[in-house]
Amino acid sequence: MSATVEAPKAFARGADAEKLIEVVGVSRRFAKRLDFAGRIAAKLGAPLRDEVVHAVDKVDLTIRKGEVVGLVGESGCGKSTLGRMVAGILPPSDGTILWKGRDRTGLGAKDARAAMLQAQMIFQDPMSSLNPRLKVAEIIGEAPLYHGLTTRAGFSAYVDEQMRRAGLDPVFKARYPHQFSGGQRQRIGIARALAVQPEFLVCDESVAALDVSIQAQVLNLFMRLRGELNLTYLFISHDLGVVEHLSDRVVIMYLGRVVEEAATETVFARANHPYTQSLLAAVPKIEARKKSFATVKGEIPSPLNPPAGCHFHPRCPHAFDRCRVEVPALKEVAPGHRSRCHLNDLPDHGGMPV
Ligand SMILES: Nc1ncnc2c1ncn2[C@@H]1O[C@H](COP(=O)(O)OP(=O)(O)OP(=O)(O)O)[C@@H](O)[C@H]1O
Repeated sequence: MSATVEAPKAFARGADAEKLIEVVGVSRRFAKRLDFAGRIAAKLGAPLRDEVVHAVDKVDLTIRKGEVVGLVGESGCGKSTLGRMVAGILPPSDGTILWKGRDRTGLGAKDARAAMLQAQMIFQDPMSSLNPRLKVAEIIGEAPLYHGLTTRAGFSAYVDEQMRRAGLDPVFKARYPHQFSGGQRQRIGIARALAVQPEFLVCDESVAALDVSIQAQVLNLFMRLRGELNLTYLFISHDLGVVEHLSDRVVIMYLGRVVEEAATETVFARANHPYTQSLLAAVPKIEARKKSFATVKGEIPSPLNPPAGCHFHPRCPHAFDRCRVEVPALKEVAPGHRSRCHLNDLPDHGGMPV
């Protein structure tokens, strides 16, 4: 990322901070999406094969209050699916997601609504998530009005405050989304999310569609809001430069599983997992770390039929027999640094394959 992105505020409380989200053994499976030919065949009465996409597979993850966690991995590895489950908009197939120690599925209606508002998601394409028929004031103000966070009398001032906070001039609140630029539309999405007073934002490739200079402005906004509102973020991105700059901790996913997790500086200086090493080795300079995943050798296997054992073994330069049959556990290789690799069990390995 360019130098125009300000240094983020450090995550001061670290491991002592309150656990906001605990993801425990969470999996999500989908029935396979039918392609065009498949849909025609189904319409003509062809029997459907029972194919299952293993989008997220037994993930454990804790996010603490005030933290920025970067979630990284190649396309299709399950980042968005995990993000949607953590935000509470997609139920897991198995496992539990605790919000401040409580399972959201077991909450009464009032508590469930509060928990739903406290976690908001900001998507890549603001145009597709903003209703084109509503004015910006309605887009931003409807949910807080409905949930009693503002009143009819206070509506206009409440909307103005959200717009200002997101860097928008309230003078434009009677306009429609198509009358704004891409960056401004993303700010409308941010204002809408903030208007329900969340504690936690899941940003799913939230700056990927913007020009680089606009990206920097929106990233700076996220970091300013973090300080002002004590927000916690799960930041999903293909851009390793952005992730390195913004995150306190980085989680790497491969084919539905978390393969490595550590403080950001540890991941970038001492990556343990061969997959993380491949992601980083291909792009040694931070400026060059943009959209670089295509450089990891080999094809990503299909999540319809993931390889046995370690999912990464067909592409791993260090794979040995055990990797082909046994799923490695996600183990602590240093304090706060977890990795899912059989190499760590080898004597004298030291966690860094050569
Ligand atoms: N609603 C759905 N129905 C069927 N399959 C799905 C659905 N949502 C996601 N998938 C599949 O689950 C897998 C994980 O998808 P997901 O979007 O979570 O990955 P991702 O890492 O976010 O990818 P990208 O970076 O391309 O957005 C993919 O194979 C995807 O096709």
